[in-house]
Amino acid sequence: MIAKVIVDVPSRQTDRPFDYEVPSEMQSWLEVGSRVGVPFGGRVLQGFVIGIAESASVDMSRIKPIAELLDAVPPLLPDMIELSRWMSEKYCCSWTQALQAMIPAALKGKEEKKIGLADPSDTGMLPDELADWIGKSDGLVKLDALLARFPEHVTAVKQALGDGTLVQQSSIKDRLSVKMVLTVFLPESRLSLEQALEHIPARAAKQREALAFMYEHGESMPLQDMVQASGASAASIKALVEKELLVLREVESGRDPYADRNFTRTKPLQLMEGQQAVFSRIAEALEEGEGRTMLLHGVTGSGKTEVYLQSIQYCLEQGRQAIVLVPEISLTPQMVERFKGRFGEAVAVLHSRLSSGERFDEWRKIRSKRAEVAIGARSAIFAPFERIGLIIIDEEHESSYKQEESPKYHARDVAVRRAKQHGATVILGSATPSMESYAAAKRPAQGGGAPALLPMPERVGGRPMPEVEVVDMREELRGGNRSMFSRKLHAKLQERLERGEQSVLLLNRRGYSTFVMCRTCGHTASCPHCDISLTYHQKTRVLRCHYCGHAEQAPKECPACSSEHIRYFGTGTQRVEEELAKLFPGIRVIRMDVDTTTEKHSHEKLLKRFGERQADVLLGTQMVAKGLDFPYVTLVGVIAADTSLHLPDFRAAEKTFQLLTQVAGRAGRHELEGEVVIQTYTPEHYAITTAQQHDYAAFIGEELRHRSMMGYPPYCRLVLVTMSHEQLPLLVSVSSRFAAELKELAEHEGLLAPLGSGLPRALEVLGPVASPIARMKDRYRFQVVIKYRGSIDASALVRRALQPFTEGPPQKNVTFSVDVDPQVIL
Ligand SMILES: Nc1ncnc2c1ncn2[C@@H]1O[C@H](COP(=O)(O)OP(=O)(O)OP(=O)(O)O)[C@@H](O)[C@H]1O
Ligand SMILES: [Zn+2]
Ligand SMILES: [Zn+2]
Repeated sequence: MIAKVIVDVPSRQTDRPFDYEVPSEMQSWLEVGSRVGVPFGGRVLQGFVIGIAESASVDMSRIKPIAELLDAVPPLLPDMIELSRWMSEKYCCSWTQALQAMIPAALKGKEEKKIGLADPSDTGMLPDELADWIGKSDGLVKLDALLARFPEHVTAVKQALGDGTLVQQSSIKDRLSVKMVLTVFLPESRLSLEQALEHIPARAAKQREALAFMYEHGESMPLQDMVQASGASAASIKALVEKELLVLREVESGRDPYADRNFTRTKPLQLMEGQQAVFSRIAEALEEGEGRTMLLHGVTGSGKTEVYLQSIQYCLEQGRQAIVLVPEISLTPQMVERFKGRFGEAVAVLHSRLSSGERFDEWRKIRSKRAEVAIGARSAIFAPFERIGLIIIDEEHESSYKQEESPKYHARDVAVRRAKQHGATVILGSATPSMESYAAAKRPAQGGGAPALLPMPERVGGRPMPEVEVVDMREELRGGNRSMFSRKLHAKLQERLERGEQSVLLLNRRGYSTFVMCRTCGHTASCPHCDISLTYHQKTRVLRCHYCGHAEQAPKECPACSSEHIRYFGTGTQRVEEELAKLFPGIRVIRMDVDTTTEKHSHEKLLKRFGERQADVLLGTQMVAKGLDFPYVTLVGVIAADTSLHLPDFRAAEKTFQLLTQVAGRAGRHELEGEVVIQTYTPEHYAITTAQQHDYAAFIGEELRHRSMMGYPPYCRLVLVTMSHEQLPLLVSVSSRFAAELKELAEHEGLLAPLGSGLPRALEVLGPVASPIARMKDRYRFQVVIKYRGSIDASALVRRALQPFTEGPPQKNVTFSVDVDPQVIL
């Protein structure tokens, strides 16, 4: 039996399966999806079995056996192997990278060298105590551990390694192992308690008690718990185990991060009319099981979550499993509570604020079929379920669904693909759908492939959308108000304080500067290794580079002109907090931004405090805009709506509209009515006027016009290839050759044509030009952008164009990075 193995080497030349022999003792265990350790270039590396064959494709005599099988249950399923193949092609990444993205970090094994006796019966000249110790450690020990324990035997060890008595072996060690707990069981074929007691002498009262306790408390219990609860001694339990009246075994323990929390169970709510209509269509799709994608466009507060919950219920009743993706940031306790409250233990939660051990345990709950619903951020799309019926992507417009490092996948596209494999239904939900999803949903269905549009235009219970006022900050300035609060926002905040209601204040941080500038000469502090300004961290008074981590003390005088008029622009939220304290003495503010949410669970704690009304104002960045549902919030204020409008990003207007709509949606979700104040310097911009009117359709119409004029998605698709190298001349020549190669290939296939040419298929190659961030970590950066329309496999084209640069003689280490459907082209 031969296994085809993708070995964990990140180089393009080795990105193909290699054949290995499967030793007979592994044959009944090894499956497609198994993780193995294999000899490769003199080392043992981790690999994944992607296929099994009867015979090899190369000369049998050159084939080596698999060194070890790393898990009893394969971490991946065959459909995921296929999915990883698709990912590597679509996103132009290596197959290994795609596979690695699918398993929890805890399973990313590292090579570990150990030594042991070549022949256990021959200890050669080794001192006995040393040989004994090796024997006790399962025959294999780490060299440094051995030397630490027997420093006096260094020479003997060296000699034994030299004459072959001791040999070195490699194996793969997981970053983290399963936690094992000694557990007491009742034996499988068991006597009745009376019969069992007959085997215990009357004077052994402790043993009798312990046994009776176990019979009373069921099948099994961790040893430690049992000792504590029954008062039995370890000795009496041991005696019972020796009599085979009890069994002691190590079992995996789950570190349930939610173990100490009680979730109140909830029942399905009576659906509102709008919810019911949408739910029926989802149920229909679930019945069909044809892998359809649907776009649920429901305004903020329309009750999307309840529709998700009941759809999941329906899916579980069909005997299938469900995956729910939410943006990391909105994976709050509130959100988790809603799912745990409905489905209890069947829910596994995967997010990055869990320790990697906790994540691993949640993942194993899924793999071992103890969980049927997985809720998590982006990577939860790889939850190892066998029969997926439903995939829900909440806030589908969020850019965090795109992974920014390789593999640069978009969870939405992976979801659609995975759903096809399983015949599962995909629901994309949002109050502000992305342009891509909306355009796709409106397109006439082609073979059922395009998503259907499910609208929920009204709030639950017919509650009104909050009234939105736009304040022109230029007018404020003209009126002599230099504060960052307009008179209107000031007055409304005051009102809330008097009435004991709560407010949410958003500072749009995108485009908000945290840098250092000299007011005399205009010098700004920038990174010596990257073409980018350094960011100022007020707490530590340090200037730091986001890209390479370079850090320096903030200067007291200008390094360029020695002036002392240096100005620090701290994080915007700190300044707003200070101003609030000045304007409203005694105001209780909770600030939520990158600085206050670094610690584990800090995000949740802050929200909990706000929910308990321990503060008047929740002030923060993007983090406060999403998913929150607090009944006493009656005012939402946006400090400066347009900081994000003028970024060199073709999605700037879309992102601004989404943010304003989302944050406005936090107000007046319950009995109390809500109001919103948006402060801006460009009140006439359509992203702001349409957000004010809660008019998604109007925004989309205007934005689509702009995109079509400028030739941006959804009118075309993009691939961004960034190249980098220390030497500029070399980079210029390699990037030009790459662009030429691309054009030639496209020309050859008759695809090269201007997008505006009206042809059904057209592709343009733009560049090479210097990237907007022209240097990073001392490497120059150039980019090529491919724009195309129509059914073109642009990824395949890029892969082919890359070949001469990655397979021939190495191009002096020019690094290529491919981003398919990039979120930004910076
Ligand atoms: N059928 C129903 N009957 C009564 N209350 C409901 C019903 N459906 C939802 N709700 C309540 O309405 C409120 C808003 O619902 P939900 O949070 O699901 O909205 P949403 O569409 O997800 O909004 P957002 O996009 O702003 O997060 C919640 O407090 C929820 O409990
Ligand atoms: Zn200066
Ligand atoms: Zn830098």
